[in-house]
Amino acid sequence: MSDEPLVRVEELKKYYFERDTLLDDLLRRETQSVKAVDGVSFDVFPGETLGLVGESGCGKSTTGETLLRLREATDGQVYFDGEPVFDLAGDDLTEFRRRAGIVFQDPFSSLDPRMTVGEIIAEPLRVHGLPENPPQGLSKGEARRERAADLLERVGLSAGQLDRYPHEFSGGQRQRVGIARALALEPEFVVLDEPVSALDVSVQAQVLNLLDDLQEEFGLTYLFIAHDLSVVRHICDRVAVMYLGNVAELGPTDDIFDDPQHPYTQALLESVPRAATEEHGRRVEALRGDVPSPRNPPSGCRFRTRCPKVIAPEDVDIEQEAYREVMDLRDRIERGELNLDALWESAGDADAREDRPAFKRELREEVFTADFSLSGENEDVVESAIDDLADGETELATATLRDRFESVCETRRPALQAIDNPVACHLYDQPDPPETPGVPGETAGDD
Ligand SMILES: Nc1ncnc2c1ncn2[C@@H]1O[C@H](COP(=O)(O)OP(=O)(O)OP(=O)(O)O)[C@@H](O)[C@H]1O
Repeated sequence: MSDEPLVRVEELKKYYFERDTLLDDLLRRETQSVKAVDGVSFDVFPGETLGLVGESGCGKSTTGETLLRLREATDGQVYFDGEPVFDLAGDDLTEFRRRAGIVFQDPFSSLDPRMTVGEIIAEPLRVHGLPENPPQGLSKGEARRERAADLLERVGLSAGQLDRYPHEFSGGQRQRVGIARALALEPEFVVLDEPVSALDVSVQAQVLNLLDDLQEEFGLTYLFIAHDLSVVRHICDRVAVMYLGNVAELGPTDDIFDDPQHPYTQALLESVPRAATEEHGRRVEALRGDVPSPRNPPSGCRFRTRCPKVIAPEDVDIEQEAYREVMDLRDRIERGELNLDALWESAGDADAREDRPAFKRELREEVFTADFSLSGENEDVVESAIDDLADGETELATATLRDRFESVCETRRPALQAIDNPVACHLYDQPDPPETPGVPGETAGDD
């Protein structure tokens, strides 16, 4: 592998700002952006395949499309062969578009049904006015048709199918057409956005083998986007694991699979059916809850609301399960999801609100599991916060809980270290965040 990356992604951000609706205007409601990609950095080296994996909605496609300049970035930069992609214009931009291509996930919607596959494959050549000098005796159009025929054969179809339409092909064949189109301009770098996810399992391996062969033959560099870890294992040299717009961990494929460091990677791998016979078909639900909304992502570490290893303050001795429940209680109060009126009602004292023991019993039953138990100072603080809630003092309750239980995982966003196998997690050494100018004690890593 060369020392210099072909593609360098630096702190890439892409926020989607949805157009405010009339109702938002009337109510003067502020609309929030969707933080689809929120500070992503990685390198792709010449000839390698870097996998980009994560659950649906974590920002993989947006990363791929933004780094190719198919979408406008909100912030950050991408360097292609050393050149800043977002600053390119004119011929330089055209040249970048020739050298960097994409294969989309869905071979059904990504091919224009009104064009023959020959026209589809030749289209990028036509747009770029290529070939500049067609071979003797051929018009540009004829030369493009010849090139399309070559490419069709190269991806395992036959030149005789040039004048057929996409609907005449199977899913796997259409994806081969999509690949031929992406190769028409002889790119060096191709983003493969879930190229086999829409295909039957029996066809997936054939298309993956084709991509592998083409990579070797043409010296291609791939960014391979997938939500399915088992696909990634065989085709990728390195893997970047994404969670809610951030990269959680990045490293050689074998290390990621054999010795995952980030609690999210560990959980993701636990959810994959095991190949070992005794565990075959087992799918462990290692990931609790849903991915939070990228409109309002959790502060600090994006994974903290589902993480089984949240870090308690050093002087607080507490079991992980109990700690999680205390954090969840505070989250619920802060999000306004704890209905105190309903609790008084179930306590049978909706009006006078004097039967505090009944209210507190109802609250504990509502928010804690049967196994929940604390002692000493931890119990005293939780009890005091519950007293605050009985008084209707929600802000005081959260302040009481925060004062004792606040975790580094929620106050500071972890960053990837500048090492070969970096992990963005406070369980591991963190790079020193740069000081924010003018704000003593505040750091750029704070949320
Ligand atoms: N055009 C858009 N406008 C607003 N939000 C969008 C738009 N495109 C994507 N999003 C949102 O951005 C987030 C990231 O989406 P993205 O498609 O990049 O994720 P992904 O990891 O590729 O998921 P999938 O595998 O489902 O495609 C999601 O919450 C998605 O709903």
